[in-house]
Amino acid sequence: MQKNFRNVRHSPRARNVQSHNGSASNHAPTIVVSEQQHQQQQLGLSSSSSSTMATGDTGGHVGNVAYMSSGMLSTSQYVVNAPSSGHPSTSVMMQPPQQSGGVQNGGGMARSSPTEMNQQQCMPPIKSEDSMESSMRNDYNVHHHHHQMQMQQHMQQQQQQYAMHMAPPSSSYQHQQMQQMHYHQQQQQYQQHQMYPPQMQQQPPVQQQSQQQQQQQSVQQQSASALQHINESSNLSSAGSISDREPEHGGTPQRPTTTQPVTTTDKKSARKRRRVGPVDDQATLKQERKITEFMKMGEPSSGSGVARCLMAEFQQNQSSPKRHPPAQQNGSNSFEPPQAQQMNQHDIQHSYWTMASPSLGANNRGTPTPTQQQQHYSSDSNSNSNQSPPGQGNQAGRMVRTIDEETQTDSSSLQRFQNSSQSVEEVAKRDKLIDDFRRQLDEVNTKYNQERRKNEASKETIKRLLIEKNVIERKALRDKTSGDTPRIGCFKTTRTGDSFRDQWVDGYGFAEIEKKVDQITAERNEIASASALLKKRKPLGIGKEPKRPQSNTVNLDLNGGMQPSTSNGNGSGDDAIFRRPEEPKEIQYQEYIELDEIYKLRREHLRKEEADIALDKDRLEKERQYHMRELKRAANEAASQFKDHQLLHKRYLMLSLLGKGGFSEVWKAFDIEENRYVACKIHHVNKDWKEEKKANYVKHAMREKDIHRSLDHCRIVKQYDLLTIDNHSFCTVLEYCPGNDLDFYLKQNKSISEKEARSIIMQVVSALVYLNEKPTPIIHYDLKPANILLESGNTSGAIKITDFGLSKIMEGENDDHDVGIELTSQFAGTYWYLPPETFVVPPPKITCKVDVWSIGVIFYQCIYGKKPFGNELTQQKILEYNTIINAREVSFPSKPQVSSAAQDFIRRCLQYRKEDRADVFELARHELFKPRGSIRSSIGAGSINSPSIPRSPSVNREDDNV
Ligand SMILES: Nc1ncnc2c1ncn2[C@@H]1O[C@H](COP(=O)(O)OP(=O)(O)OP(=O)(O)O)[C@@H](O)[C@H]1O
Repeated sequence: MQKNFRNVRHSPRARNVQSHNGSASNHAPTIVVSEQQHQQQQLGLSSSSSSTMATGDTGGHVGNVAYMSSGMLSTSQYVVNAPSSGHPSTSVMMQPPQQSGGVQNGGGMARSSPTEMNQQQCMPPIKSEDSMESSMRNDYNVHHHHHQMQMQQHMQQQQQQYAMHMAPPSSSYQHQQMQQMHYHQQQQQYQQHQMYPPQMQQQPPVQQQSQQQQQQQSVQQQSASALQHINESSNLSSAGSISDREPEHGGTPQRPTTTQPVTTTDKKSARKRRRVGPVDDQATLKQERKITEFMKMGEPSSGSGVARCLMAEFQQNQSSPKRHPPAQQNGSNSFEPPQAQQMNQHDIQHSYWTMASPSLGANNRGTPTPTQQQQHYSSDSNSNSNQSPPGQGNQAGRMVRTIDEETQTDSSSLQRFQNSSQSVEEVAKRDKLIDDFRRQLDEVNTKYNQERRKNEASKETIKRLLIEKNVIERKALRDKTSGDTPRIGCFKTTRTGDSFRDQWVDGYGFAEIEKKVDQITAERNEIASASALLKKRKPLGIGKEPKRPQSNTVNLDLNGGMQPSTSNGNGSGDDAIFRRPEEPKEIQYQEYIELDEIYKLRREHLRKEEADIALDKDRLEKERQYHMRELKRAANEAASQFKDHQLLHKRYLMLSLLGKGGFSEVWKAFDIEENRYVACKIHHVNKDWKEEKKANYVKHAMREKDIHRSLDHCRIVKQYDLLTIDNHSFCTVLEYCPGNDLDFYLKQNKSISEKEARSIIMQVVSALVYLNEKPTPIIHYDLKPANILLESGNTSGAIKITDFGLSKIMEGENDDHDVGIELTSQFAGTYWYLPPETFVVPPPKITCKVDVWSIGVIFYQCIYGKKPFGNELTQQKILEYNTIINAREVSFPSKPQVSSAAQDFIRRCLQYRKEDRADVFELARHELFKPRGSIRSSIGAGSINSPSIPRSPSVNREDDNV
């Protein structure tokens, strides 16, 4: 039996108690529970034994040890009742080490009847160890025999009911075992498939089976050992625990402390028990905690208390935030994911209180508060720890009722358990889905990062290559410019008064051409003289009678040269002083013919040379245009702050300066996000400007930006973006047009054919129609060749209009577009292209017909190579002379020949009064834009006007004979 005294779990009050063969120190009463008993309790069948009141032989101090099986033996506490001897008897409530599978209805059996309890309470003091022992043995034997009988009966009932598959009021033990097994299976499934790392999930099935088999075996063993244990439990009489204190109030047990520190012995025993198996071990630890709670609830031990504890335990496990693999579960109740914890927290609470309520007294049927539970328990424990709680008069009837209630509770618990199981599965499924999605997301993120890195690398490469290319291009341009400068010319800074001016000096190319021209001129003159002399010496036989050579006649020399005659042939008078030259020799007819042919051929040759020189000169002048522009551009580029390939807003790589306007510079740039060339127009606000001027400039820039951004037409340069660069500059990102503007094109070509000009004007009209068709029409107000960009290099093809810096929106003004809007910024713009009304002070309202006038001027300039009004004047002079205000009529030069449709178009545009002027819609319908065949026929028929458009009487008709 000695080995049976090792594992003792006791209350703190009994933790110093060690029993050795029933003898212990007088002052250290020992509470002994046999290991077999303990194991049986762990197996859930110790209820009968634990119901036994063990009487310990403590060497003079005897404590009655009993399980205060509050209706269920396995959940009861050990109670050491010391008799009221000289030493105060101590009632120590010990937690049984095993929770699982207590024979639930055995609790009722375990409960001492009132008689027995009274007997125990009234047990007289024992004077000697022997007498005390014998007395206790007798008492125990009587008591134990009674319990043994009850337990046997109960076990038989259980087995019968279990065999008959009856609903489990009395088989709740097996039912609980099944629940517990199921619960553990759930745990294992959950842990293996959902929660644990792969190595844990790969737990060999053998291990799982063995665990299940262990549980099944434990159930079988518990059933089998129940009877055996009942017989053996009588041995506990000598192994009873002895309290170290006398009871303070007779036989009333002390209320147990809720938290009981575990001694080293306890830890060791716990460790040993863990070796038995995780299920038992966990159950033990869970039992300790849950039973404490259960006892705190004051729940009289009932048969299903364990079931409740299990369910509560299970639910609490579900609600436990941590999940441990089986190997780590020792001492841990945590199995379920946090979701389950939240989900079941309410259930736990609810079931906790709900389950507690049926076993309360009849007067306490409602859901008790913890205080009520506490009070309930306190009153019980205060009355008599070994007795059933008050109101437990009819133990058997109470048992039956309790079993029924517990059965119902168990059914609902089972239902809840099943629901919880389903919830666990659902949560597991969702967890798996979430894991899948997370994995997919990780893959996508990884790919995205890879692509982004590639993209960044590509951008860097493009940037590097563009810069390299641009550096090469710049160098080539520089080389070309510097190589061309001597031939073409350059700007030289000259001082005129107080100021310095850049003055252009032509290069040697122009001098060579001039020299050639001079040579040709001289030769032409020579030929003309010789030719005239030859005619004088024309032989008589040719055409008419040859005259005798007279004085002052021209002689032909052998080279066909002419020499003036100085003598009249008679040598008299003054002839003596001035010798008369020799009479020109009379040339032969054949000779004359030859010389005449030579002179004609030489003249023809000179004409060709002249034409070539004119071409060379023209070419050189074009080169000079480019060269001058490039010199200016290069100088501006070198002076710009963006010359070093800045990357604006990490996106626009500044490559080369396109040109510089009044207050802006336009850069060719590359958009590395969109992989396209763009034109970045950078607006600078001069720091030295007055605030008013700055504000005005910014206002216009913003207006341009706002208007331009709203436009989307194939004949209008698109605005992509607007950037702020610093406090004094911002940038509009525009569609890039690789060609020159029309102004440069006209400077180079002087004039273009009507056909070419007509194509350009048709596109401009198309853009204007778009601007006028908007709900709030837009006046460009600054239409001029410089703001018409050619899409392709040096030939006019597709064009786009740009620069909406002065544009105006026709909004307000009662939406009457014919009346027009106020002109807010008079005298802004380019005067050659503005209509008369814009110069009137105060200005009248303006309409979209401002742009119509501009179109007429541009068309005229394209065809005739000059502006119709104030061509040779500066803007200042135009204002001074009121040139435009007086531009009432337009006159057409005789050359080049222009179609009457083109002239009529120009006339319709240049009507002095805006009311008489065509609008853009009329222009769009004009005969000029009809197919070429109809124009030719209209020219042939002399019909220059479309039927709908009356011919303006104010036009100058002098050149109408085109
Ligand atoms: N979108 C573009 N694509 C290509 N070149 C452009 C573009 N916009 C302007 N340019 C060129 O940039 C140069 C300067 O343009 P900007 O509009 O500043 O000139 P401007 O009209 O003469 O000046 P201002 O705006 O003061 O009237 C011009 O030579 C023009 O051809």
